[in-house]
Amino acid sequence: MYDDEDLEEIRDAGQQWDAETLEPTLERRGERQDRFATVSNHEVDRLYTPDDVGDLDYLEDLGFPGEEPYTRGPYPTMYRGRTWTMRQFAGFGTAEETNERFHYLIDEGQTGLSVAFDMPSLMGLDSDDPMSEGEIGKEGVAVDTLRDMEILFDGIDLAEISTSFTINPSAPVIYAMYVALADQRGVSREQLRGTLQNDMFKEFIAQKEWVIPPEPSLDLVTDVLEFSTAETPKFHPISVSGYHIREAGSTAVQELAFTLADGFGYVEDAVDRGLDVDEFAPRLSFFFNCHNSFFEEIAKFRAARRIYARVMDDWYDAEADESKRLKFHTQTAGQSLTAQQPLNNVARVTIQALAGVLGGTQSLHTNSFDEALALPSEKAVRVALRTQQIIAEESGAADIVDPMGGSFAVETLTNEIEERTMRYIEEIREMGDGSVRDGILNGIGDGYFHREIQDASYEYQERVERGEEVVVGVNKYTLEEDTSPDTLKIDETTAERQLGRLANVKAERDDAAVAEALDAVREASERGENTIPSLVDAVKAYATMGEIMSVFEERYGAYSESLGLA
Ligand SMILES: C[C@H](C(=O)O)C(=O)SCCNC(=O)CCNC(=O)[C@H](O)C(C)(C)COP(=O)(O)OP(=O)(O)OC[C@H]1O[C@@H](n2cnc3c(N)ncnc32)[C@H](O)[C@@H]1OP(=O)(O)O
Repeated sequence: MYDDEDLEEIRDAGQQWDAETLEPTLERRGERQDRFATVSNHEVDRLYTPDDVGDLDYLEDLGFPGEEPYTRGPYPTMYRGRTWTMRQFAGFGTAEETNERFHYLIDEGQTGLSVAFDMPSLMGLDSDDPMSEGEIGKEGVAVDTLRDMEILFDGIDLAEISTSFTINPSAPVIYAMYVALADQRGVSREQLRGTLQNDMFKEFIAQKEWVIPPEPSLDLVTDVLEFSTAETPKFHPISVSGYHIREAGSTAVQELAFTLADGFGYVEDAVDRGLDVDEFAPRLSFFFNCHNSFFEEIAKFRAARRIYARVMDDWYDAEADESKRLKFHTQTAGQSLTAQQPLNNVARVTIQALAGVLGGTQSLHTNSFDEALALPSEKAVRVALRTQQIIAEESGAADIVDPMGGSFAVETLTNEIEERTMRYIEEIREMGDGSVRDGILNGIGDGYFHREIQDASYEYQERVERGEEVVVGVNKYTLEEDTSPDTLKIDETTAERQLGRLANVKAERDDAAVAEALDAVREASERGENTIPSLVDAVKAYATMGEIMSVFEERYGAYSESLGLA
């Protein structure tokens, strides 16, 4: 961005500043620390100047927003056109309670919905499964059959609001229920807007929720992708997620590298199935964490868009602009919340959310201050939503597109993150002999991802214990007094009510139709056909989540992790 002569002049002036201004200051008063680093332990310099970004080519590396390589944002007007979607992740108890919370959030100004499911639903189990005992409706809403979805979305216009479903091994069943619900309500499938997490690579890498082994799990992911591209073109069939990789203790670069690699793995799998990259890629979506290191996080989001545009173009021959335009959801870092002095979390969340916005997120969840203690109370979730509204409507952060663009520091960090991320992605590709998908499958099999993340996490914990990472209220500025807020209590009758509803559905439905529908799922799977049409029929017959998932488990067996130790 500067010519050689300008850079030479700046470099000379910099050396002079070093000798005449900086050195005497350092002699009089040193700095607070010998070394300054981000929360990912990436060392940062004291000062960045044009010399650090001397190689940056404005048009090639940054460009204009809404144009390749999208470093400055996916849309030309960004939040001046439309602010990001405010999408609080919510779910607890039965469908009634969660539906009530959804209406509350919409009334308070939330602009998208996001469903949190309970552990049995996430694992494809019914509430009446013995393994579900004690877990029904505890960490999210319980969904056993289409009946629960009917109640969950009562009074909500499916054509109007977009909904995100955070669910993975059993994602195809929930997706089938959503499609069935739209059919039932006469909402055209083309109008359905939303996102299914459906990211099994990330499960095997970090979150560790699975039912069947990686390869058939991947087949189901791609079944949803294929069906959704044809039938629900406004829906995002996969939310390729780095959030949980980061929560498991990865660095920012690992989060970005493993997530983007996962995305490329899905692209390769779909292309292998014969799908056209420009048909399905526009609806791929991403999901990142936003941690405490403000500038590193902004740089991470900008680097994500640039890498994605370049790789989709170079490796996968994507041609449509939308296939190269990375869009993402952000959630503030749950792992950074503290149970001690929980109101301090409001400040952390504000900083993280602001970084997400300055990084150009499309959708945002701000954590509630009480989330280190319990599911969010109504009061805490309102503060979290108000935090987004204050950023959007009071701070001015939404009024300038990519306001951090051109910052010497942020551009340097963006370059560094891009370079280090690409090194990882290339390594994964080599692990698969040129295939990112195979590299991921091999890496899952031999525990590569687990080791990489564990090492980073261990190192971080050591830094916290040595006091090199300050956690306010935990290893500095601690208090003896009890600062616990009132937290949400889950109604003790939840399990009973959910079990009652499931028993009623089972008593009322046509058992022969259910058996026939489950056979059709089995046959579609055995014939290697896309399983989603049969899943939609099965959920319409009120087959349960557990009954459907058992078909796949019987066919493929349950997976257990070896971490390469076998
Ligand atoms: C931790 C927790 C757990 O596991 O426990 C979790 O995982 S929670 C995980 C929770 N996950 C999530 O909540 C995932 C959320 N994901 C999403 O919402 C999506 O996948 C997303 C990231 C692509 C965002 O989609 P969105 O619909 O909210 O937002 P979009 O940016 O696509 O905007 C909606 C429409 O407005 C248009 N639009 C937006 N802004 C502009 C603008 N400035 N100019 C022109 N058009 C614009 C878009 O093109 C789009 O239209 P059109 O659609 O027509 O193109």
